[in-house]
Amino acid sequence: MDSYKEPLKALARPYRKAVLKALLVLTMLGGALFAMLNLLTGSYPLAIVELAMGAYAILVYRAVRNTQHLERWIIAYAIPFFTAMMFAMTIPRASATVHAWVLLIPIVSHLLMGRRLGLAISVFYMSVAGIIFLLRYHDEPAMMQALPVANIAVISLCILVFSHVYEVTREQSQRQLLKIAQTDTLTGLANRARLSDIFKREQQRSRRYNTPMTLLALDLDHFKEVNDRYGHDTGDLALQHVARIFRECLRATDLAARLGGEEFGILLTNTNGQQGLEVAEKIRIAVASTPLTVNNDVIRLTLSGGVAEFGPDGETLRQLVREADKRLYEAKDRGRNLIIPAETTASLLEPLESDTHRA
Ligand SMILES: Nc1nc2c(ncn2[C@@H]2O[C@H](COP(=O)(O)OP(=O)(O)OP(=O)(O)O)[C@@H](O)[C@H]2O)c(=O)[nH]1
Repeated sequence: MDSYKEPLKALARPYRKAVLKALLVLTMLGGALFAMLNLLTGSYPLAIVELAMGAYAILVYRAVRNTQHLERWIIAYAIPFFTAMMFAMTIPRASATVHAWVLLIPIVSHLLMGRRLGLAISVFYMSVAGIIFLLRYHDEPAMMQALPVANIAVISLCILVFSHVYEVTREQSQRQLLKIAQTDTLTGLANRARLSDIFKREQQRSRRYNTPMTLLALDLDHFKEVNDRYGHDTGDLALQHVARIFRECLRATDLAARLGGEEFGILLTNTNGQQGLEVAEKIRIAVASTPLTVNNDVIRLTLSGGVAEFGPDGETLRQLVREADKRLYEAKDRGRNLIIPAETTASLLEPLESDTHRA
């Protein structure tokens, strides 16, 4: 589970909103100015389009202040904005300098829509602008001289490439920073922040498709003794050792996180309480049967855990962690090296077994 798509989107939102707001204010001011100039020169269709874009900018400005759908509003504004630009270029009375606005397209598109959509929208509208330019000026030798045309084309291409490279590297460095911020440095597992992000996404999926999901809370037993007896560095190695075991026991769609100290949370998607118990048991047995060897010392580790099931045990991460923790503490009370299942599973198991699972 290494997708950072949603958190990256969330991180980009404030600056995209700021860029959109700046563009909207400039459209209001520019729209009023150009509409006045075009009214004075008798370019009524263009003046009407500019006034309409100005009015639409006011409406969008009000809408985006508290919107949950910024990306939709960006598209809803950018497409008419660029289309109005193309329309201005087709008007015979419009000055040739109106084509200079094309240079704005790659910058605005990339800042507002990111590298993929930004590039696609830029290439589309810049190509349309190029075709309009050729159709309009192909029989005007003064406009068709090789050098000025090459100048315009190369400048446009440079701005497109710079905007794209900037956006690609910005996204890469943001992804890297996000990864650092959401990874536990000692074990390389996810941290609480990452678990919380992934949980939000999976919570929606589980609700929409009615699929099960399970959270395991696992905690090493008597870990203080490991630290006291072998030293803190060896304690660290032990944490890395169990993190490796988690990775070996889990599927790519599961997420193991270090919640702090020697406690871990594991999110199992598409997994019900019964299956969650089986995974927890697999981990418990693997940890108990794979001792860590450090400088000829063979260190035997065990862990205890609790299982909580999305739905019966709650629908938020906080509720699931609380329920799984309760069962984890029960496992500690009952002697450790033990997993306490979710209640739904426990009631199913009762007729079969008199006690919870222990090797
Ligand atoms: N080496 C190392 N130790 C840590 C780290 N974080 C927490 N600990 C230690 O983990 C130990 C946790 O001790 P306790 O909370 O008493 O738990 P325990 O000894 O495992 O006992 P039970 O959980 O009841 O089985 C403490 O000694 C902490 O110092 C870490 O990052 N590295």
